[in-house]
Parts: sequence; C-alpha cells; structure tokens
Amino acid sequence: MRRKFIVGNWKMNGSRDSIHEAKGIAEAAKNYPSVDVALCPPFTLVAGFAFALPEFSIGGQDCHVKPSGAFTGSVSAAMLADARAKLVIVGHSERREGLGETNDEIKAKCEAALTEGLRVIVCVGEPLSVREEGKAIDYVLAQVAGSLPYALLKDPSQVAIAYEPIWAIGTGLTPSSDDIAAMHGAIRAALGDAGEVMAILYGGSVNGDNASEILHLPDVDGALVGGASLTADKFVPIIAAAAC
Ligand SMILES: O=C[C@H](O)COP(=O)(O)O
Repeated sequence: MRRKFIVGNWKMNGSRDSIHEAKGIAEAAKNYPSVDVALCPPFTLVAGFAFALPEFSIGGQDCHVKPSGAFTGSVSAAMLADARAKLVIVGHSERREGLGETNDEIKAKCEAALTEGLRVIVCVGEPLSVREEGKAIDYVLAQVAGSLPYALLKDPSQVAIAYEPIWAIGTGLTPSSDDIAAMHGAIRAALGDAGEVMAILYGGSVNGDNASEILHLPDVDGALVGGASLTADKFVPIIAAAAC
C-alpha cells in the first residue's frame, strides 16, 4: 500500500520569518503519521528550515545535473543533500514551459538527485490546447517516458510523479474527477511494475475544500500544492484530508 504524500511547493515565496509557518506545518503533520509531508521552499531557506526541523522533510525546487562547476546561479543535488534536503522537485511546468527545460535535462536532473540520495518528484502536465484537442494522456505519457531514468530506478519508491495540468496551476480550475482518475490510471499502467510503489501526485489548485475528493480518487497518492501550502492554516487541512 502506497502512503499518501503531500508536498508544498513554495515557489518564489517566503522569507526567514516563514520558519514560523514551516514549524506550524511540521508540528501539525505529527498528528497525521499515515501521511508523508514535505515542504520545498526557495533555495535560500532550504538549509535553515532543514536544520531547524531535522525530523521533517525539506526539499529543493530544482537541481543542476552536475555536482559542481562553473554554472552561475545554479544549485546542485549534492548541494541540496549537503543542506540536509531530503527531496527535490524537477521538471515543474514553470521551468519546462518558462525556461525551455527538456525531458532529457529533467531525466539527467533526476539521475543526479537519485545519486545524491534525494527523493525526486518529476512533474508532468499538459497545456490547455492539448487538453482541448483530446491528446492530454498521450502528451503526458510521452513526458513520463522521456523524463524518468529507468536505468536508475533500483527503488521506484524514491521517485514520485506529479501530474499538474498547466491550465490548473494557480487558476482555481481543476480537471473533473473522472479526468484526474483517467490520467493517473494511464500513468500507473504505463509505469508497469514500478507503478506498484511509485507515488502519483496531483497538482493544480488543490485547497482545503477540494483536497478530500481529489485525494480519494483512484491512483491519486497525494498532492503537490502551491499557493495553499504557504501557511499552516491552509496547508494542514489538506494533510488532514489525506489522512482520512
Ligand atoms: O507545484 C505546485 C503546483 O504548481 C500547483 O500550484 P497551485 O496549488 O498554486 O495551483
């Protein structure tokens, strides 16, 4: 049985003072031991949060493919591990679409992260035009096939897929329950044996009101939450919904 996994992606939000929210979330998460909870703040806060909350999972939002070198502005998986991060998000659509990241780059980042002992969340998701053309499942399965480092998948539980339809991110829109279940089922089937243990998360406008319905759909093992993860009062109800 796969454990529910709820991950907060703070994107480019938060300051050192936000440790109060992170502590509130980490403290409340102890009340839901059946749920794995993690927070991915901006790079500047990773080490501070991770050292302040050693029992809790703090992660990065991206990593470079190389461990070190002349790559101005980049942070490696080895650096995240050194900062006591336990996981990293790769391939978020804000990087795929916004910065032109390719499946090959995302696969290499995934390999780098696994090599450093980090759990990896690989994001996939279709733009609205693809959904409207009726090609969303084919599009997402191609991203899954192209982004996962199958050769390195000795322990598939170290990898999670986050299905995030781009048009649902930060918009208040979500796919129908049937559409979410159909996509997650298709991803599960495509993963073969690895799909037995690999978590498949849903992301895109998850909040305290819709979390329970989404998290109890077939093949939905958790959520990647943006805006509603920034404060304990909004994020904790989503963790609680995963526990029920
Ligand atoms: O990584 C998180 C997702 O992009 C979802 O963001 P959102 O919950 O603000 O829609």
